[in-house]
Amino acid sequence: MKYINTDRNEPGGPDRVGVLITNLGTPDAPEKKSLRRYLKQFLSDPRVVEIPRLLWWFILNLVILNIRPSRSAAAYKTVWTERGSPLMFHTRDQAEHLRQALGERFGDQVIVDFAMRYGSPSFADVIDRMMAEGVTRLLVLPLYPQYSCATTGSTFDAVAEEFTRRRSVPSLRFVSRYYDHADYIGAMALSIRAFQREHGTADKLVFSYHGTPQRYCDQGDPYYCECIHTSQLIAELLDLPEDSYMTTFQSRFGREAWLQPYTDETLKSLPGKGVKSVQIVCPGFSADCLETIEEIGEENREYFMEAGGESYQYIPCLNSEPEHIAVLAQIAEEELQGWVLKRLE
Ligand SMILES: C=CC1=C(C)c2cc3[nH]c(cc4nc(cc5[nH]c(cc1n2)c(C)c5CCC(=O)O)C(CCC(=O)O)=C4C)c(C)c3C=C
Ligand SMILES: [Fe+2]
Ligand SMILES: [Fe+2]
Repeated sequence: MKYINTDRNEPGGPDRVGVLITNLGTPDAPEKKSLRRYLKQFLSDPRVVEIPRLLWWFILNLVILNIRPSRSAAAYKTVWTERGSPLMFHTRDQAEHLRQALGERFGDQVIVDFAMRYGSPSFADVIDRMMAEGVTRLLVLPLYPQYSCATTGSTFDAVAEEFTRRRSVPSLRFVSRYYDHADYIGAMALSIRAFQREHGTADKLVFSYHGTPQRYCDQGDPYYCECIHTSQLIAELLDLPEDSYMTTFQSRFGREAWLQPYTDETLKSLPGKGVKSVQIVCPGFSADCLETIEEIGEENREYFMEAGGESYQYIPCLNSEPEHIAVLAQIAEEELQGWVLKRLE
């Protein structure tokens, strides 16, 4: 059979709305073998590494997959918990809390699940399950506030690909971005303010976002502009003077130029310019993960302190904080307009 049939399409059967939250994905274990499998799938995605396929095949298989898996496994070991990878358990918690929040608003018309773009739970398995539960209308909410071709674009490709091989295609809605949603900006500002109430302020507040190659931006990816705009919106709400905050880009990979200024170089240079204390926050990450806990929480702390810094504080991501779940529930409710009926109070 050319097309697979996973939906429950008997007459009078359930007719549900599915809300699928997604994130990047993470290795199954902090071990070389799992890292190799994860990195191979992730870095083979042409949306992530946009260079000629044949050339990249050789670089990836002959160089990167022989070096990076053990290095990355060591880094993942430092953040691994009893509940597994932080990105995994935070995303699972977000799905659980969102299920509860949307259940209160819409009852069992709406089902909520989560899937990972790379690794597991895979889009194929979760979409199978949702279709089998009677989903005829599907809202996909990638947990990337800012759109990038490498993340949101790739998520769209993977969802679309799932339905190219299915007989029944649901009505589909897809959230491309929410960086300027008032509730997201409000939750970020509130989280920074709550942190500062407890710990005081610093000479500089640094907004650090995951980088991408500068080339993607030159070719039209809106990601850079959306990151700059996010920082401005949060700063406006917090009433921050222009010289009290800055935006930087982290997690550079490979030799070509990535979005600048780089987080690590900035933190190495700030103490020499008289900035002795920093607070750093990562609004592009909806959950704490390797890139925030290890790279921002540990590695960059060392750079700053070794360069003469005196105080370095990392402000955690929104994770499954109630304010974040309220943001996601609000976005979902807005996107579900016309698909669901709100329960009477
Ligand atoms: C090679 C190119 C990469 C691009 C482009 C890229 C863009 C990008 N990534 C995120 C979010 C995350 N990335 C994470 C890890 C990670 N990213 C890359 C490479 C690129 N990312 C690698 C190789 C890795 C794996 C770790 C390592 O080996 O260094 C994560 C964390 C995952 C986890 O398990 O904790 C996130 C989240 C965004 C938002 C983005 C572009 C906007
Ligand atoms: Fe990344
Ligand atoms: Fe990193």
